[in-house]
Amino acid sequence: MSSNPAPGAEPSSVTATVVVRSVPLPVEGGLLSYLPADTPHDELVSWVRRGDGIVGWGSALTFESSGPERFRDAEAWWKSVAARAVVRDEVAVPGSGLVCFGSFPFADDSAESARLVVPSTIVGRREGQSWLTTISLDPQLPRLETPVVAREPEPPADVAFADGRVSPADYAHAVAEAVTRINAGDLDKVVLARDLVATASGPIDPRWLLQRLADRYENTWVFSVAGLVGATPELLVRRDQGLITSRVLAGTIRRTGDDEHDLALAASLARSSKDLEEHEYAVRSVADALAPHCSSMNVPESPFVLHLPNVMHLATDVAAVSADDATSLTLAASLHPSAAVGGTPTAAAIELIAELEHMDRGRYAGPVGWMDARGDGAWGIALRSGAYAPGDPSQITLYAGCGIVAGSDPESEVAESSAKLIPMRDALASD
Ligand SMILES: C=C(O[C@@H]1C=C(C(=O)O)C=C[C@H]1O)C(=O)O
Repeated sequence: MSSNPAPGAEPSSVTATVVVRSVPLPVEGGLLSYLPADTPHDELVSWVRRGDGIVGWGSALTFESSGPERFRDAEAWWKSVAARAVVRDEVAVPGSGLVCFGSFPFADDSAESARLVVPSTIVGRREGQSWLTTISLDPQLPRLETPVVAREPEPPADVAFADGRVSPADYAHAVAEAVTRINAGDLDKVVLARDLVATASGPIDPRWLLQRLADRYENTWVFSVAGLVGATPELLVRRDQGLITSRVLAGTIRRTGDDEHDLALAASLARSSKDLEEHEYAVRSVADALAPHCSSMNVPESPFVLHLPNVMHLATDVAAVSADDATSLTLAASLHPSAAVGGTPTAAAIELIAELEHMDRGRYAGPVGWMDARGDGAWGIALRSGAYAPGDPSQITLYAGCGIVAGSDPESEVAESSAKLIPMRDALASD
């Protein structure tokens, strides 16, 4: 276990007092258009869906933790920051006031750290109400500098794609081996992933990626935290004033671009016993993990089909009433890794991922999102995403994975993983 202030962070940051001020702000245009140009790529944060959400920049405080206790350490740090904060919040909605953004590695033994960031400026919007939050370590209430719409981002130049640590052929082999293990009765489901490296001839502006993802994938949460950027359709958990919700996805079919054919495919997905079985594992893992924290829970009996431009998923929205003071991060930690990104049973799946995947997933497939001082917040699963190479804004590694069950076919899973790479591949394009 380790738990350190981020390199470059004030050593005193664990005990620092932050001064926070939120005021109403008329926001014109999209939240993402306020992200300033020329800010280091890993200092822009975002959690945006259909125009609502929060974006931020600068860093008032940061925190890193790693190992099996990464969630607990992050939570303890955040509670100590929140307990000392001086907050003047004239807006008082979820997302105003003191907020941190976070992103956590998938695996307990990842070489990467969990990252919590408290930006120095946040612009937010929720159901027609918009605001500005300023956060500083200065004991004076921060001066309010009205943010302005920034210069438009330039597209990335000359992007080339290369196999990552797991090539499509390696991936097909790993899937075949996983099916053998499942048929031998070792486990029911395992999610295997592969990677693809995108390199441009100059820095890739995350604002370009975020804007394109938001324009095209309205059914997703468009995120950016410490150099991890993506548009996830899967909400691990949201806690919002006592209400807990989760959107579980598992079971996927590629879209063809022909609407009529896609509708027929959607109907076949909703009847596919392989996909329904895979989905059921994922829903059960979420419902079981949330149950101890909830007084009542609604789990629909059958999934709906979520339409995205590249794929369609079987989806279930779980809703529950919170019965204790577990924060959204505690809930996210208890749900991670759900069967949507790990497998069933969890321990056997995690072991098989380590054996067959041969890569550190980093923060791909880990929780990503935000939390306020009361513990309300939203955490997605970092899918349909890419991670900037440390210290190199011209390179991003993209990831995609698929749930493997007894009926899985290696070539179809390679194709499905390619379809899941499309949002980030397209976001990196210049046209
Ligand atoms: C693992 C990913 O997606 C997950 C796997 C799915 C599946 O196998 O059907 C569907 C949605 C996600 O829960 C990914 O996009 O990388």
